[in-house]
Amino acid sequence: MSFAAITLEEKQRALAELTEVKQLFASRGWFPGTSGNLSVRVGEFASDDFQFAITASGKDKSKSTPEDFLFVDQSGQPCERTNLKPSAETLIHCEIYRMTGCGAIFHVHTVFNNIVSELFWDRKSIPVDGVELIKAFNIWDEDAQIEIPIVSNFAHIPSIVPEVTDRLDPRIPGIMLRKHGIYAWGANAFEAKRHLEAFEFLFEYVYRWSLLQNK
Ligand SMILES: CSCCC(=O)C(=O)COP(=O)(O)O
Ligand SMILES: [Zn+2]
Repeated sequence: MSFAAITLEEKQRALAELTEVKQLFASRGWFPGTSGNLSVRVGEFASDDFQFAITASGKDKSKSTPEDFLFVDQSGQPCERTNLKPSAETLIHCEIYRMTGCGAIFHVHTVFNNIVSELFWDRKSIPVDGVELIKAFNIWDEDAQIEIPIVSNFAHIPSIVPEVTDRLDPRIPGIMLRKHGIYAWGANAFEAKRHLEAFEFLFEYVYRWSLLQNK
């Protein structure tokens, strides 16, 4: 257990990273209808002062305002008095941090991720076979085959958490919520972004490939 204090600099760096990623993803249309949420951890994973900065709930994520993010503790409670509400999906972030010890988590809703989650719902995972971009997950096997887990979606977010706990695969830095969106994570914001971009590429590839197969 470490008790190194979180510095103001560390918090500012987390907010700057989130601001940059939020703008980039918004420019790609990855936050339709206020959907999506982003977080970056500050403080050591195993320490008592672990916190993360997360997007405030229900905001237009294509806009930048001073009220875009707030800091919450490892149970998802705001660290300071604030009128802002953390993302409605904060508990999913808490669980992914707890399970993986990662440094950043990004969640987006896209048409491709929603379609493939339904296409492969019977299987409960999205298969990807031998595509080069699997290497973005640091999986370097020749012709690697991976399965991206899909879990049930519920309006009541705490009901989603146990299945995330159960299905999270330590080799795969992401989990798909059925007809909802992808959660991708990494050791830091740079890695979480790389993983999210790779997932979105692979979902589009799987979708288009399935159309060609059914011709
Ligand atoms: C309008 S999309 C429904 C909520 C959701 O799935 C999402 O990702 C955004 O919720 P938040 O509370 O983080 O704004
Ligand atoms: Zn969502």
